Amino acid sequence: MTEQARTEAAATAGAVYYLFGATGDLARRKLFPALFSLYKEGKLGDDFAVVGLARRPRTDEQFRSDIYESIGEFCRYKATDTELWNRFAEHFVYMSLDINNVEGFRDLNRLSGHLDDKFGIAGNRLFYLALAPELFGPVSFNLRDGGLLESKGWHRVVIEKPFGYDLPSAQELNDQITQVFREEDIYRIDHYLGKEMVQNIEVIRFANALFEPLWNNKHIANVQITLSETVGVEDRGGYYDKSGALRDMGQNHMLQLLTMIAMEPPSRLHGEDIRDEKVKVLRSLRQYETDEDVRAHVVRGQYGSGEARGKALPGYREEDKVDPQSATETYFAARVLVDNLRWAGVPFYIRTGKRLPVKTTEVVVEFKNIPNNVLFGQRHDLAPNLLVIRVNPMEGIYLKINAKQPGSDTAVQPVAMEFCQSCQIGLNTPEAYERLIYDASRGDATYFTRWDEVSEAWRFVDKIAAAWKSGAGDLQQYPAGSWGPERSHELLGEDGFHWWPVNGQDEDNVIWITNTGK
Ligand SMILES: NC(=O)C1=CN([C@@H]2O[C@H](COP(=O)(O)OP(=O)(O)OC[C@H]3O[C@@H](n4cnc5c(N)ncnc54)[C@H](OP(=O)(O)O)[C@@H]3O)[C@@H](O)[C@H]2O)C=CC1
Ligand SMILES: O=C1O[C@H](COP(=O)(O)O)[C@@H](O)[C@H](O)[C@H]1O
Repeated sequence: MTEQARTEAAATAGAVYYLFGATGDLARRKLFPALFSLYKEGKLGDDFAVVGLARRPRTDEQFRSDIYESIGEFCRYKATDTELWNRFAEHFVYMSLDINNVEGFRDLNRLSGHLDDKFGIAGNRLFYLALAPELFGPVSFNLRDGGLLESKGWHRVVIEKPFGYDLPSAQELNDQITQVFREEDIYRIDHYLGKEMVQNIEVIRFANALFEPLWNNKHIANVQITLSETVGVEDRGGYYDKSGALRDMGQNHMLQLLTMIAMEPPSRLHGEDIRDEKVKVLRSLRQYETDEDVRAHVVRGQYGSGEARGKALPGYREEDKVDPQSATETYFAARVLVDNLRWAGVPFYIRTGKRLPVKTTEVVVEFKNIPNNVLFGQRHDLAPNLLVIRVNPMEGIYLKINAKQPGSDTAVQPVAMEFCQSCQIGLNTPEAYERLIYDASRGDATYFTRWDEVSEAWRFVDKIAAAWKSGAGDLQQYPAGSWGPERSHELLGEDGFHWWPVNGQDEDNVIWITNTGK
């Protein structure tokens, strides 16, 4: 273990981690691999235990074997070092438990005491709820009634999304959870906030004299946020058909990204100060109150059959567990307006969809052209400057500027200066879940969403959902493998803009100065 890791492990006071939903998909694909990576990097120390909890029977050995397989399939590190794996695995035990049965929680409490003694844990408890939302309330009550909150030490709960279906259901959920846990002990996950480049937005904005003074409506023409996915609904049709893109991605990841771009500088880089600034952005969002507003500013679509990379793809209504008449949107785009002094007049265009041509998360900040440019006038080869933040799958930023075309007297040449972070350090950056579990274990809630943020986001989204329900805004079909409904292009066209190509594609005339070797 390195000296730095040792110091970090000390800050992470050891705890018992209770993994509710331990036989589920999220645990297998994200949580076990995250715990292994943290352990391998020395960030968990050795004073911890993990109890896997679900109804299905499993022996400790079977549970550890599930974890081993999950690491083999999904972890950025492999468990090839047998000695390391054995040391890691001995921290894991499994207990079959039905969340609705308080007796099981009393047994769990007794087991916890043994684990404290065995691993030298001082009564700290981290409850991770990888469960369907309707179980969040019952599990909280039974944790309390089963005595699990009586140990000395801290008690934190990490809650998966979705946090409700709309504001009233989220409020009800929150009322239940806060009967048991204090707000400062509730860690609501939005895994986009754990992504390396999302956390980098603060640094790019506030640590660069080049950007900080320009970050306002005097210099920025518009901001574009794209979260595109190539996958369809896969095996989550049952959940997704009730949710749709607006609730699944819009209420949380997209609005959170927007707040990171739009917030005022916090007075300190402390969690509460940052969250205070983020919630002010959400409060400043122009609310789309009427059907006309929604029609004018929001687009919804659903994929029909299509083709990608030579493969025929089914339409959404043909997917497993999806209603063949479904009116659920798999795509949405919106013009979002932030009504404050900094952003008045600057549209934020956001779009997300399933079965789009590429998987990417990208933020494009388009700067205004220099007004009344006496030297260059209104030349069509003067492209606006762009700052592009690439969140995933590649991580990095690039800045597009204009320069003289080499060898020409008059021609102007766009040049993209790129820092590809993932090329520099390899694709082995920590996964979002690693960071977030680590932060929760250290008591740092900066990159988790506070209740006021969640409720404000629902307030904005609910109005759009209500208008759609009453029939406002056509549900436009788009072929799988395309960039979504035509109307999403018109949305920007109405303001004199267009979506910039993602991943720097289709820009043959640009000179790239990059560490990718492009
Ligand atoms: N999977 C993903 O990629 C993502 C998931 N999420 C969220 O994470 C949560 C979990 O998702 P996911 O893992 O996919 O869901 P799964 O359906 O795969 O797993 C659900 C888990 O809950 C357990 N469970 C269900 N009922 C009970 C009960 N009464 N008592 C005890 N355990 C119970 C199941 O175990 P058993 O049947 O053995 O009891 C299983 O382990 C959800 O809120 C989801 O929205 C969020 C983002 C991404
Ligand atoms: O929360 C969710 O996010 C995933 C996309 O996450 P990413 O990290 O792979 O970009 C999305 O597929 C899923 O529908 C949604 O629930």
